[in-house]
Amino acid sequence: MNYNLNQVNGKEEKKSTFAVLKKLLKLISHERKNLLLAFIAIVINSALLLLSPLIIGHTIDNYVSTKQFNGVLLYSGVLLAMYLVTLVTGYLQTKLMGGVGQRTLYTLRNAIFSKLQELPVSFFSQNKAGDLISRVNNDTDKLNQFFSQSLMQFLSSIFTMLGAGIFLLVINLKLGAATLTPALFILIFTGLVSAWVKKKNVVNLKSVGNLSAGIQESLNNFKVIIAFNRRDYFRKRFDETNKENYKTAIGAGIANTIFIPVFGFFSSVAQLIVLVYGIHLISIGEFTIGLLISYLSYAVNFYNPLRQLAALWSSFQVAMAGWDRISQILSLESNLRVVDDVAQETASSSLLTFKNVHFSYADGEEILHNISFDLEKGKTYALIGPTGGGKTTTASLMARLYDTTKGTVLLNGKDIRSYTAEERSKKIGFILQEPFLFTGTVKDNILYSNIAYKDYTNAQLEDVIKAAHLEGLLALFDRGLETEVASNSDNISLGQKQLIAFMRAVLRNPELLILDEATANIDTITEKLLSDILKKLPKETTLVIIAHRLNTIENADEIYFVNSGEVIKAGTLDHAMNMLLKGKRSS
Ligand SMILES: Nc1ncnc2c1ncn2[C@@H]1O[C@H](COP(=O)(O)OP(=O)(O)OP(=O)(O)O)[C@@H](O)[C@H]1O
Repeated sequence: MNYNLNQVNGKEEKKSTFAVLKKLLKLISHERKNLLLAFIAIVINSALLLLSPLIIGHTIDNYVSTKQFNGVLLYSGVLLAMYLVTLVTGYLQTKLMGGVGQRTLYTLRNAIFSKLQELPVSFFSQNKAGDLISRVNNDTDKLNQFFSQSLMQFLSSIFTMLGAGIFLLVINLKLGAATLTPALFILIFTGLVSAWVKKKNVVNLKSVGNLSAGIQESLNNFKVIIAFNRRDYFRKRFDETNKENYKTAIGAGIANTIFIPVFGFFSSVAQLIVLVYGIHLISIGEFTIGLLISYLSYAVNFYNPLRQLAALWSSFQVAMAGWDRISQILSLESNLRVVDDVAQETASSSLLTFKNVHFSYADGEEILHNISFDLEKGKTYALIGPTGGGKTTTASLMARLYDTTKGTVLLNGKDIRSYTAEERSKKIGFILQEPFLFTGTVKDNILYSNIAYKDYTNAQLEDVIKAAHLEGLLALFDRGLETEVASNSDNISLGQKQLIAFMRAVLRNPELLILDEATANIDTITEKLLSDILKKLPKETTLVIIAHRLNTIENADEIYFVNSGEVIKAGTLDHAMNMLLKGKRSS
């Protein structure tokens, strides 16, 4: 399955603005109460704003022209009270929607993060971490900005506009129609350029993702960069990505602001129409000065929100572009779905079986061709072979990090795909070539995902560690269980990381324990310690050891030689050594 988000993007079908808006609103549908309150605040706000020109016109025609200043004072007081109410409703609107925006941001980030946790290994090998981080951090924030700042302004502008439009038409149909005509041009213009604006924003967000991926790559590899003195190379690469981002940001900036002058121009034209046509109507006695002043206010009340809508429309386009990138992740399904298998777990001596397995990575050549073998319970197997021969790939299929392209892997006689991830991880322990530790203590790390000992005190846990014969390894850490480790730091060595990963896997007491070069960075004395621990594992535990150093596999019951897409029995250790030295295949 193709998990490359940048390729998926190219093939994505076009969605209408309305469909996207509907989806966006669905996201905040659980905020109904707050949305309703904010909506009421908007309606009150807009209604008061719309009433005020009418009151001003009425005051001018009935009290100013007849010099009845009591009336002027009274209506001024009414207007002041109305303005104070709009102050409160405006504040409420901002407060409520700010909360909605932040909660949406929180929910979305959680949803994406959980989705990322569900996705298979192939997703991560096909996408850059920096780009994913940018989607979780940056793109979700674009949506937050839209919800917290723009959505209610958007609605409020539309209400005010609609109300003002109705007043314009009701007061004088002909003048109203003339005033609203420029709005038609604005509508046509917006319809024409919206898709282009969104595209510019998508390209920009993508380049922000690339920038973030570039930074992440250089930070992760800073030692290699310094050791090889390749700062210039990374600086150049960063400069190119940064330049690209700069160009796309300028493009998006132009696209996002293009509405503003166009909207401004048409709203000025509308005001001109009101003035010229209104004065003409006054001159023929069909209109009053008070009405013209109210009319101008309504025209302003119609076109000002429209001008705001121009800015809000860009914010909406940016949010839609962000949403596109977010929903790409949310709509992905793990290809490691649990399938039905009616077969029962069998009590046979086989723990794991490869049945005519073929495998290739996404868009790659076939790495394993028609592989069949059987791993028996309680036996130790070694996988040897030249670099790039396919050992890690074979082990990854045993732990279902990937699914086969063809053929089946059976665990206890049942399709390995029919076990849930939880069941599978209980049965299989995998110590990877590059163990990953979380920031915390040794204890946190060895208890990772091991609920059985979750609430154990240090003393209880030390007893469990002793029972598993791991106390010798724990003693290698200065502060024992409380030794601090950091995921990305050098406060412990690679060998020590492997030891922690080893303890983590052994304590889970798996039926199948896979060690992929798990002792490559460990001194010979500690390696002997590990080998003694492995000998004391429960006798039903099946061990698969991948190692380049042949002394680590001398106790294996069976040695498999993995090369050129084949997995074949290598016979004795001497024979295996010969095969490895000659790099040739044997039967
Ligand atoms: N994630 C991946 N995507 C695409 N190809 C991959 C991936 N991982 C490994 N390969 C390719 O699969 C082949 C087998 O790699 P694998 O890691 O299984 O070999 P190995 O025998 O474990 O090597 P080593 O001894 O160096 O660990 C190699 O040609 C490698 O380039």
